[in-house]
Amino acid sequence: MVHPLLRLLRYAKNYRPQVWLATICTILNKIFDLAPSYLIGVAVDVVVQKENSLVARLGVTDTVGQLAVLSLLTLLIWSLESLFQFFYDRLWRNLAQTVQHELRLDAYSHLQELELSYFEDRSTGEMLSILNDDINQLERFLDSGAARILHFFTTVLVVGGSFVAIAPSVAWVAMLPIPFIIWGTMVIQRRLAPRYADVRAKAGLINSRLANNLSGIATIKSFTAERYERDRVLTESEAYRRSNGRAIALSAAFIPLIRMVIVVGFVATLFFGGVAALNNQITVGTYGFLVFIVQQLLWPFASLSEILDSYQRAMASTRRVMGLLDTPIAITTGDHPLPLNTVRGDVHFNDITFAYSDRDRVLKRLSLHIPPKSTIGIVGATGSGKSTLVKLLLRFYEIQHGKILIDGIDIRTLNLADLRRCIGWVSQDVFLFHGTVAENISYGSFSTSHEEIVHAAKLAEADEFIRQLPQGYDTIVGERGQKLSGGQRQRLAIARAILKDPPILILDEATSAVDNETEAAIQKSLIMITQNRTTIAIAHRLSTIRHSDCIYAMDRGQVVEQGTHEELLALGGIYAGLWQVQSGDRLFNPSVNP
Ligand SMILES: Nc1ncnc2c1ncn2[C@@H]1O[C@H](COP(=O)(O)OP(=O)(O)OP(=O)(O)O)[C@@H](O)[C@H]1O
Repeated sequence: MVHPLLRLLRYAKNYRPQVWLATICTILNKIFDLAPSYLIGVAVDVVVQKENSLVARLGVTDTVGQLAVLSLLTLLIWSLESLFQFFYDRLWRNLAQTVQHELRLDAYSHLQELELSYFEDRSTGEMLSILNDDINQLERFLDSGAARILHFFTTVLVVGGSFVAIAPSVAWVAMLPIPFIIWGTMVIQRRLAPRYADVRAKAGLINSRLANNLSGIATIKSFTAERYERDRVLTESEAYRRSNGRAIALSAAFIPLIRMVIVVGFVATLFFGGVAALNNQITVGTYGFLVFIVQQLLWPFASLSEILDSYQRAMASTRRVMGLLDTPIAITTGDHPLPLNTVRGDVHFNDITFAYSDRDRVLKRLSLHIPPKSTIGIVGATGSGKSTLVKLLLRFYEIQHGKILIDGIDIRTLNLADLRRCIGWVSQDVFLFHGTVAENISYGSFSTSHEEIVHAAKLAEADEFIRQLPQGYDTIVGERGQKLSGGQRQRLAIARAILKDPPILILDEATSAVDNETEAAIQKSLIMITQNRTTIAIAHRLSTIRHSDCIYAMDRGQVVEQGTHEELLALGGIYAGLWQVQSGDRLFNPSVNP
């Protein structure tokens, strides 16, 4: 198993020169950041040692001249520090953007390829949290985390190294607290990790509650359940607050505790360094420098916990994103092409059996043959498996037994995109995208002209109502099309399928929400539309499928009757019973015109 950090770095593999450049700039920035402390030591040395100072030994004997050299050097170093800060900051932040961009795109592309049951087993909130929260977490870490880690090691190596080089006798006291700080950090980290995990879990719960409530706002209002929902949000928000409180209690105590350990190192350096200076083992300048710099050595350890914290959280996020990327694609494409213009539209369900995962069988050894360009109707009790049947044709799920053939070819061997391209599916629950009416009609047929869109809308009996909308075809339909009525949404979906012009058309309760008059008008158009293609129409309202070439009545996953309208009436079975009930309706509702 490859470490998540390494997998993450693969996303930056095309940017290796930038990574190296950013690393070098970060290290140089830290070195220049530390340098002024050394210059202070050298300045004290100039004032105390005068002509015998370190700078004097380099050739500048005049003390004022020495100070001038030091001042110029400080200016230069300060400028270089700022310059490298600009470089590394820009480089790391751009790299963070690149990595998050590519990772998000990969994760989303992979997610789109996964089978429908993957989405049914998970909440939208859960998947969004991977695509958004986790990838943002990584972005934050890469933004500043890499630089912080490099700064930490540069400081420890440079300052620790110079301590040992300049005053080996005092170095050990300055470094005394380091093992304790590392040990303390590890202990606190271990205790903090589960508290942070709990915070994230609580945040997830409140997120899914809020998302759920926002989409169900009309139901909340109709049941006047506002107070009830407010209390539920309050409970979950309170749990989130308490969980965060537990994490804060520990993490807030950490820095003061580390400070106390650091002060031991500082005091020890002050004392033992002073003694060494008094005994002339080190110079006054060195002593001043050591006291000054000991904090620079020890302070980064205080932020070690923060660095580790953000590193661990970033790795947890990486694991989640990689987990998504590693999810195998269950429904893979076949390699048999199916060019759109060659499809005859012969559909054959051959002895198929299907069950949703962990459920009883929905379809049982069902066989059904639809000749090219014919129109069939499917009726049956709710839950009898009608929608499931057409979803199997689209290969949304894999059948457990039998075969589905299009023009004699097993759909499992067909190129998946070709297969879906040749089927127009008007589903039971229409989904419209946030956008204009025209955009929704041309969805999937992206390069169609406005005239073609209008023509499709006319055939779907949608043109008239669209023209009455405030901005006509440019009216925004709202999220999921919520600014339109159910019947209007259905007509846009029919127009969308007409525009796609597929050899096989599936109408699953496509006109269930429109009134009888509109339905009759759509039926007239449909006679024309379905002429040159294979059509599968599922309906509860029998008038919709009455004129089909063949009607199939389904019951508990099996076809129990088949024939034309007249044949089925003569049979006197389920269909005839349903027809009787619905035409009986006519006696009470004269507007029904089957
Ligand atoms: N995604 C799913 N996961 C698990 N079970 C499902 C799923 N979709 C449908 N089912 C179950 O499969 C059975 C058949 O559902 P299907 O939607 O095919 O029925 P239908 O005949 O189209 O019904 P309706 O007339 O109400 O639309 C039902 O018992 C339903 O509960």
